[in-house]
Amino acid sequence: MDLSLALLRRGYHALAEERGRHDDADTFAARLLGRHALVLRGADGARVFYDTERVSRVGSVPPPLAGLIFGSGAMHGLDGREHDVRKHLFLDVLDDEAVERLVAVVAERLRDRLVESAGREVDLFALLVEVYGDSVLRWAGVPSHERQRSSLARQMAAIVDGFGGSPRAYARGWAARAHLDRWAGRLVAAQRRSGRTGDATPLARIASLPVPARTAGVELLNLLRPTVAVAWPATWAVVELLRDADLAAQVRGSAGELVRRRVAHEVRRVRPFVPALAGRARIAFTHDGLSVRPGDRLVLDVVGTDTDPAHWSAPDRFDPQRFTDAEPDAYAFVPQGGGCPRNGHRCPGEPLTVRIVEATLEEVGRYDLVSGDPELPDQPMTRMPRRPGPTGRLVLTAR
Ligand code: HEM
Repeated sequence: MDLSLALLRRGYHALAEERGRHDDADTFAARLLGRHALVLRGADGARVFYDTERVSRVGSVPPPLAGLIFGSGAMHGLDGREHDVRKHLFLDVLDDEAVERLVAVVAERLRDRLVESAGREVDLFALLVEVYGDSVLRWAGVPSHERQRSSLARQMAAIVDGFGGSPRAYARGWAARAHLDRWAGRLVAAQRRSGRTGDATPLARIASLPVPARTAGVELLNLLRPTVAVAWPATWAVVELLRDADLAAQVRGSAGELVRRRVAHEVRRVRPFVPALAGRARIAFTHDGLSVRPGDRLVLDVVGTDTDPAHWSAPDRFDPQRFTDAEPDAYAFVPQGGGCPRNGHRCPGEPLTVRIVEATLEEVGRYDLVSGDPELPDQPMTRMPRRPGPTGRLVLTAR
């Protein structure tokens, strides 16, 4: 079966099942979108995948998916200098100081919303979508009012929710994409017309990219939308507190800082978001005894790498302690891509993601948590991106 179909039908399990048919080999040959493909797992596979001499991203993700999730013409599908100009701007816009400013906005907004919600049932995921959306829009300097920010945040979440093969979610995602692309393109055009060239907001800096307004709008959304997407790992992280009272106690207060970081890593490892990443061979080469020709597809098995038994002991167990002595390895841990963000496609928003999850655990950790329906099941492994069940009706009580 073509891997695209397997992924749509079997979700996060798809590549493990295909690998099972190849004696659990780290590398195996398959077909993706009608072409020969190599599926790569583990740190060695990730090193190949992130070798820009051998692997290109141009045309690696088909437009029906790339257009929805990244937007048309986004940096995700670019190589070389064109990619690097945009990527370096993103890394500058998301430098440590800017990340801390945004995290402070998130923490303050979240604190207010949790105070308002205490004692009542809340849908934590929906609340986080609104809080992160509101915060990132204000931080980015996007002129807007509060109700508009809530609506924009929900539309950004709809785009993210649409990538995984649920036909209804996919249609909702495209409706949101069409609307948000127009909105962001107009915003960039207005920013350019304003002539405020000294303006240093993230909006102004992205508007200054030497690309058409619509493309700059797409990249602006690539800053805003994935910040809203942090609601997925953050909700999973809170579920771990709900399911483990000892862990809930450990993440509290200043003493919990290191534990919060470890939970932020572990939750991204075992609660996958992206199942796989795709590239195309630039040149002919051989890896693990299997060959590719130029144009063939390369698939990095993200789930398989993050749970590769060669690197992780008891890989399926949620165990934040595994990060006690070291930060994750750049190639063995790839929930947001691997290698070096400056020279490749690794996610530039990874430090921000970690900090937002940490801040969320700190704020939510001020409360005792009870699920209004502890039996609410997690979404199945075929549903991408997958969400947990019991936070749908969460009651928070001040401690
Ligand atoms: C739920 C949290 C997030 C997840 C799971 C995630 C995951 C990823 C993955 C898997 C990639 C592709 C890596 C590759 O192609 O090699 C990526 C790229 C990217 N991410 Fe994230 N990300 C998240 C949050 C963020 C945030 C918060 C931002 C920005 C504020 C961001 C901006 C980007 C951009 C611009 C790229 C394209 C990088 C490039 O092509 O060079 N992401 N992300």
